[in-house]
Amino acid sequence: MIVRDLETAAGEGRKIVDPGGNWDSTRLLLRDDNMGFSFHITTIYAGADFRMHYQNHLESVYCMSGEGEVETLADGKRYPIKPGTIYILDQHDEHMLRATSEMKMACVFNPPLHGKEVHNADGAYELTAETVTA
Ligand SMILES: CC(=O)NCC[C@H](N)C(=O)O
Repeated sequence: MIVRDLETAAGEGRKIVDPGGNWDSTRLLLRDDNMGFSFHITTIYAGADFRMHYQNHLESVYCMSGEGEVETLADGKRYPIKPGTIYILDQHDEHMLRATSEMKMACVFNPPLHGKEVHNADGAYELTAETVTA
């Protein structure tokens, strides 16, 4: 069994800060744990408004606190986010994420991240990214 806690993990280099200034994410479970998915606790900063497009990953995002919205760009639909909302990017959906207040999210990625990924110009994570320095 593996047991970790958020504060210790963040202090051990698992916390990645978005160079774009929209979020940080502590990656509690990663590819080298061999679970087939990764699990992250992500903070979306208040006022964030940014595009993502995970062409190489599936992601589910559960809101624990804060409020905002997610918009799917293919159809312009906007979905409010509040504590208890989950959005599931089952179509590799290109989307905008907006935070009206700071949001704490629990995120699962398949395939799992290596740990150091940050978004490329397309809003995706590269499959082969090992180390990206901020
Ligand atoms: C909700 C979302 O995708 N935020 C970007 C960060 C991501 N959750 C991550 O942990 O890398």
